[in-house]
Amino acid sequence: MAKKKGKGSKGKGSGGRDDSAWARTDVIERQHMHNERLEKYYKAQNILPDEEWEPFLNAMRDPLPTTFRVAGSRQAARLLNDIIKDVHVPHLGDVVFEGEAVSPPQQIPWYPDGLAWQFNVAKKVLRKSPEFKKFHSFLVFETEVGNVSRQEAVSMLPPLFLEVEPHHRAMDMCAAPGSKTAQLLEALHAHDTITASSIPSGLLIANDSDYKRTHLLIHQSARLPSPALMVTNLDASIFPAIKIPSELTTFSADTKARVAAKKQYQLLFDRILCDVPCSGDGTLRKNPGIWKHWSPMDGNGLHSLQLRILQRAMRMLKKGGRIVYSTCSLNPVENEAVVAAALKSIPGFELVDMSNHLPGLVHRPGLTSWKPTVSKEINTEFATYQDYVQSLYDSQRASSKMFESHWPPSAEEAENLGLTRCLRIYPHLQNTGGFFIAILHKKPPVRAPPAPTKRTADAVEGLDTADAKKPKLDTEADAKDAEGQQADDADEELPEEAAGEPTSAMEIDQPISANAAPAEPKIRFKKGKTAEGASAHFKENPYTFIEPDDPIVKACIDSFDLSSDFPSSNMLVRNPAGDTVRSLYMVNDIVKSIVKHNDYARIRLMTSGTKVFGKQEGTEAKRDGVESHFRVLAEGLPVVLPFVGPRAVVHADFAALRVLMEAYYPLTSGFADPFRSTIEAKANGSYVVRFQPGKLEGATLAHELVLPIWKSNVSVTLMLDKRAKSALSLRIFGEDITSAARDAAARRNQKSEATPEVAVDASVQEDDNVDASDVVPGVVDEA
Ligand SMILES: C[S@@+](CC[C@H](N)C(=O)[O-])C[C@H]1O[C@@H](n2cnc3c(N)ncnc32)[C@H](O)[C@@H]1O
Repeated sequence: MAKKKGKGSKGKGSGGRDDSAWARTDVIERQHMHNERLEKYYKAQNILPDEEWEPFLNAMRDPLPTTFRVAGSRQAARLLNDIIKDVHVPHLGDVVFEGEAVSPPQQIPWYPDGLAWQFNVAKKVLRKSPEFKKFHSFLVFETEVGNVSRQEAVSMLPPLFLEVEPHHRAMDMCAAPGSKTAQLLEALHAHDTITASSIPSGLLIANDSDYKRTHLLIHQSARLPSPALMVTNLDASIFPAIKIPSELTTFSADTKARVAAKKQYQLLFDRILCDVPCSGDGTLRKNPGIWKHWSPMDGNGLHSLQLRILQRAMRMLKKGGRIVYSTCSLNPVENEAVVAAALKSIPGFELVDMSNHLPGLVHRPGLTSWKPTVSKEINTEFATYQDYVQSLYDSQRASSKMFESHWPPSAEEAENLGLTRCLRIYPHLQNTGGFFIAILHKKPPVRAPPAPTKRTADAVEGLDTADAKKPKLDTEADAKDAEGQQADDADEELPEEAAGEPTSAMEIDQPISANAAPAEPKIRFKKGKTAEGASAHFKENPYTFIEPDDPIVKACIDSFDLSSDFPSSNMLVRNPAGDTVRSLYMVNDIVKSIVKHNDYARIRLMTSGTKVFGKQEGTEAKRDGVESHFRVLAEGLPVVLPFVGPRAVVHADFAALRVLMEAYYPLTSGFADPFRSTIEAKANGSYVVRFQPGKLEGATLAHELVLPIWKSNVSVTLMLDKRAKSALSLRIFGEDITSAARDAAARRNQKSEATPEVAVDASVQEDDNVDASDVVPGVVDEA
């Protein structure tokens, strides 16, 4: 059997830097890329026609091409993509490495706007070819600052099928390390401009049960700061009901008047991504170690958890909402079997046919039949679960880890469920990893004839109370009774007498009555562990809202000349009582409401919103004697920029930017006018500089750039970290002109053994613990 997944463990298809047995412990030779069981098992599943079997296996043995995506807000991503297309790619067209022509990067045909790229070259080519060196550095730094996401092509797919919009309440149930979370955030921020972030009305909760991996997630999502983001650390299969007050529900005015007043509702989601832990055999090309260790029992063992996660997502989805269920496994037991069991256990859902959603994507339909193996030796002789159970001794039955849901439904059921609407991606089809996607839709409420009796608040409450008491079908054992439960589940729909109302309460967030528990999943804790214990062990600091008239908020409003529409009541701090406030976070209304109405330890809230102001520490601030020691942070600037008033803004030209990039603390006297006289006339402190587009010594600033600075007595500092400065320099000047790069070069020169080729990698590793084998080192690996 597969290793048991305890708290803090991760699925094998968890992506990221993985120290489990699946980790790339070595790079195995092609002739050793065989696994009899794997071949026998997948042959038995009939996943492909005979003539495709060899091409499929061969593709599984080939190294995976390097792929990346240009990330960030749409406008900014398109501009950066143009630099790749128009500046870099033309130089990579004629590269010859060790006597062979190397293909330049190519756009992935199905990715919208051509924002995803693929290299069909080995890693060493990218690292060692001098022609690629400049492009390599460009990618390294853009990856560092989050403008480029190194991500496996197939891993980019689920968010494209989820189609998140800025007003959606979305959830990423198994989110770490966060490459898909980043895509979801980008979709939520579709209205951002190059310089300013929007404040979406929607929400993204990114969750992962692995505490350590939630930090990767936080790091990854910090690159697209969002007041709409929350990161939680919970087992997705028992994700608790989140309470929100009535004013945040979106039902008709009529319903609100009668039902909603002063009640709390369970937040339901418009979009949920279930990118569940899986056996990960679709990543064989990236993780060739899997050839040695693959066992079908891993998929068998993960099936129940996968099913429970999907079922929990279904319970938290709004009517009309959408779930994308995905794995990087080819195993039907982890894919179609999970989807079929979930659809059978919870009525009101259907599989959506999105087979033509991404023109250019080659895929195959989902399977309608498969043969589970009951042992790792690939024993697929039992056509049904009943056959299997009958083969067991009584004493074996209770301990069996195989369930009815491992087996396929009847042909008729498979047809009714529409299993062929699932999408299977095989490595040989488009030179990718293997992947599985299913898109589930929760049907909108059925409109019944107008109600003869008037619906009352109590009627709705009673409905929900009943629902809260209902047994949930969240375990594989319960799934066995799925059909029998369908009638009960149906009362999640509007009651007859209430139907006929336009878009009413039950298709939105579910009311939580005062004396009924919210619709929590049944939580089975390990022996000796309790719910209270689980949250008691949560050691993160709480978030506290800071009053709009708090002196710190008032000082920030004054320093940055913030407009009256600045959401000053949406500012949070996360300091234990009495501690000095170091950072101010900003959240949108829905996040604020969730933080206010839910115990942070119960929802194991790791982070929320975006850090916008930070205390300027050290002698710098003290010596300068400024009134407010808070500065606007680079990561939060796009969020506060729309509110920043003219007093806090300085205009500068392209030449001033060059000076600020070249020196750590350039003297104010070294700048040309008018920037020099403007900045010299300013009090010491934090300002926002708007650099106008222009040309300078062959470099072009194509669009306005807005950056934070700190003005001291005689100097000015660009408040960007050195990685961000280097990325900016490479993007704009085509070379790294920063003081940090010059210092690093000087250090390298002192170390005679250091070669220019490895220097770029070495500098990346210095800060971020990047795997030296990465072609495009990033802070986190892709999923
Ligand atoms: C396939 S990975 C997710 C990759 C991620 N969606 C991305 O694109 O970066 C599966 C994740 O599920 C997490 N996980 C495993 N069991 C879980 C559970 N019961 N609840 C929530 N997350 C879980 C693992 O820690 C792992 O990070």
